[in-house]
Amino acid sequence: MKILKFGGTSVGGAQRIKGLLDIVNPTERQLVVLSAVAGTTNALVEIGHAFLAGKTEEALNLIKLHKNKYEELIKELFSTDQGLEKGKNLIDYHFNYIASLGNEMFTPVEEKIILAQGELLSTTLFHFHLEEIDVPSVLLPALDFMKIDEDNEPMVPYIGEKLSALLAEYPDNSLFITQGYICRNSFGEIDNLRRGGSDYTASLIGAAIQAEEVQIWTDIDGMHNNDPRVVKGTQPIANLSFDEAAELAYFGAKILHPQSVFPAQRYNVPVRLLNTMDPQAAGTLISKEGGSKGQIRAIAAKDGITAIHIHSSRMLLAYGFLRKIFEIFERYKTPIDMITTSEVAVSLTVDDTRNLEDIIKEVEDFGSVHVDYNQTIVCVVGDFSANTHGYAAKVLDAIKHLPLRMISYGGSDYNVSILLDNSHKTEALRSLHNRLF
Ligand SMILES: Nc1ncnc2c1ncn2[C@@H]1O[C@H](COP(=O)(O)OP(=O)(O)O)[C@@H](O)[C@H]1O
Ligand SMILES: N[C@@H](CC(=O)OP(=O)(O)O)C(=O)O
Repeated sequence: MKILKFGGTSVGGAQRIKGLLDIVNPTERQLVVLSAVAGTTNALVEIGHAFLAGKTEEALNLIKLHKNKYEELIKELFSTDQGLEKGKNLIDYHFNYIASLGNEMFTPVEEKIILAQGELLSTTLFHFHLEEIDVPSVLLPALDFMKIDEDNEPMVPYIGEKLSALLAEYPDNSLFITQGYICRNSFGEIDNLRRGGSDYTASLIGAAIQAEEVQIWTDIDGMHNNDPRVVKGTQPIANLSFDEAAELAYFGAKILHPQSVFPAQRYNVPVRLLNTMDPQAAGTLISKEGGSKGQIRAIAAKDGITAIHIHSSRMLLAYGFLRKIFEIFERYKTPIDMITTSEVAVSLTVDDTRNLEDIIKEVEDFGSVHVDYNQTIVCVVGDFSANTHGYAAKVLDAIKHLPLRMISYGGSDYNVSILLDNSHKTEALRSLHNRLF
């Protein structure tokens, strides 16, 4: 079975939803994972924030505004009165439900229920469209099989068991549809896999049922060798290894959710990045064999980074110092991205700042602490193994005119990471591109 994931832009309007059938083959056993219609999740985030802040009037206005967009969409999507009626009832149901959640009992639990409505809407609209044109399909509720544990880690074997049992109920069907992004947590509540999480859903499903291939259909012809939103003349990369793709996704290549490579890699399921607007384009194939020796492959950047510098003479010739520091971050469930050390100081970076104040208070027991906000990690991915030489020098030479905050080399064979102030990001990406490609 193949897993085909379509992102928000690929279901961004009635014509796009109808156009999915140019790519999806209803006679081949396929599971289609859909994101919410482009712009919907952002709108739901805004509605949730307004409710949380007690701004009910503002939330209800946003709901009305967004419902209007869906009313326009269904007029174009359905051609029969019956289809239109079903579409109308569907959007009435979801938007009334969203509005009904906004009362004084509104908590982050209700907020997550609101966030889930986008994918529930897009998948049901596609299913109704297929029904209208007599193409058989089965809508599988992701909330019946996608589950995360108390550490927010996906429960892959559970997902595999549940989903396989559901699929087995329909031996004669070939086309299945489910929601990306949404899941249940360990309390059984509706939750999600964080923003952009539909890619992660597709890869988790691919891993859980040992799919033949996972296809991520988006609005660009594969992983480019630099961020096309910042740098002109970027090129798609035909093949990547799982490790290379994971570094790029983690360090900011927005085309892929940061965690989405790991399950596919673990269960060795190839992932293809393809373009809905140009289905014939080769795209990028991410696989075990996809790496390339002796080359620099791509550049990516991750914004919103905070650097914490800890200076302590207690570190000098001491053992166990780093463990004590790491334990603080572990207690606050805050992952560390980059780390550099000297004999008396350690610098590390985080992107999750929810517990930063508490973390800093505890770290201050070990030495003096300095924090730099609004930093960016620029990551160059390629063959940086010990038997290549000159690449790291080339990277540093390209950005020698910029002030660098941290450099990380040697942690993996595939990556050199540089931390700099966000104001230098564009120049760093362009300059590296000119020098390296
Ligand atoms: N290295 C890169 N290669 C390709 N696309 C990238 C890269 N870095 C950022 N992007 C951006 O990612 C976008 C696709 O991701 P996303 O918007 O999440 O798609 P979708 O809505 O289909 O999930 C592209 O339009 C492109 O601008
Ligand atoms: N709709 C969710 C999940 C998602 O993956 O969207 P997209 O595939 O459009 O990036 C979001 O906006 O975060």
